[in-house]
Amino acid sequence: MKVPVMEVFGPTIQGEGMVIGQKTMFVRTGGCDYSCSWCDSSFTWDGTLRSQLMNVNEIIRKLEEVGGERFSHVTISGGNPALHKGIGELVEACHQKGWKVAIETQGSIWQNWMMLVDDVTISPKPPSSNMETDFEKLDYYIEQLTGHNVSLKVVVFNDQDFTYAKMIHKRYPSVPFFLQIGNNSVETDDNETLLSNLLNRYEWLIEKTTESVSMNNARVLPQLHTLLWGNKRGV
Ligand SMILES: C[S@@+](CC[C@H](N)C(=O)[O-])C[C@H]1O[C@@H](n2cnc3c(N)ncnc32)[C@H](O)[C@@H]1O
Ligand SMILES: Nc1nc2[nH]cc(C(=O)O)c2c(=O)[nH]1
Ligand code: SF4
Ligand SMILES: [Mg+2]
Repeated sequence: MKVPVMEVFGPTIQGEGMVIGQKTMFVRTGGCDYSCSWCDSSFTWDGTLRSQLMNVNEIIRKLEEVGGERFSHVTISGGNPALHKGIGELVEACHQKGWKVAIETQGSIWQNWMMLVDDVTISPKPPSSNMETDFEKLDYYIEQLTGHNVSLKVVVFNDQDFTYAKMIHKRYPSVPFFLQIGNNSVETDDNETLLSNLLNRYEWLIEKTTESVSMNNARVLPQLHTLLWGNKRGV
């Protein structure tokens, strides 16, 4: 089964969430059922770039061509990789190679292959994205993945987003919970200004978290790759 692939890159480090710092390859799929106002990967769904339809063998070959033998972990992101049935075969093929697999999704579309994934990051979207969370779908996701290595990661831009994040954490108290600072300048190539803005926002989010009793068990992270390399693609 073919999958639309936008880019294959790495090895780099996972810059976000539950396995931050992990050396990994990335496979970025095309297409998303959302259109978040601040999406840092909007080229996956806004029609500006084309994806390439690839079968699993072609994706595995591409991973080996780009990453050589310098990796044992693959992160599948997008767009929403959960749009694609064929990812199941890809996860199995990675496992046959001895590689671990992580997935990044917003939790809006369920696929049974999700159960095979080693690290599942679900990132429901706060009000600033202009997207609406379907809690029936999200409840189902969390229920299915109970006992698996799953985490929740909410991107926060403002106070309203923080309130949303509290609500998510409260609804699923047993799921490891990450707060991530939002990057509101996804177009800029002025890395110095971006870095100082992001660090200020990180400090703001840390303060919000330390002041909040309901966030006693949360972890607060920046996008490490954005601090290091700004809005550069393929890192
Ligand atoms: C590009 S998305 C792709 C996977 C999936 N569609 C999702 O949203 O979870 C990967 C991660 O980047 C986060 N992200 C997207 N734009 C961002 C921004 N401007 N600032 C911070 N995080 C962002 C998303 O919330 C998600 O956790
Ligand atoms: N280094 C690095 N870490 C990431 N974590 C999540 C990413 C994504 O775009 O899904 C991403 C990415 O694009 N690069
Ligand atoms: S769900 Fe993810 S890929 Fe889709 S628009 Fe939102 S941040 Fe971008
Ligand atoms: Mg990204």
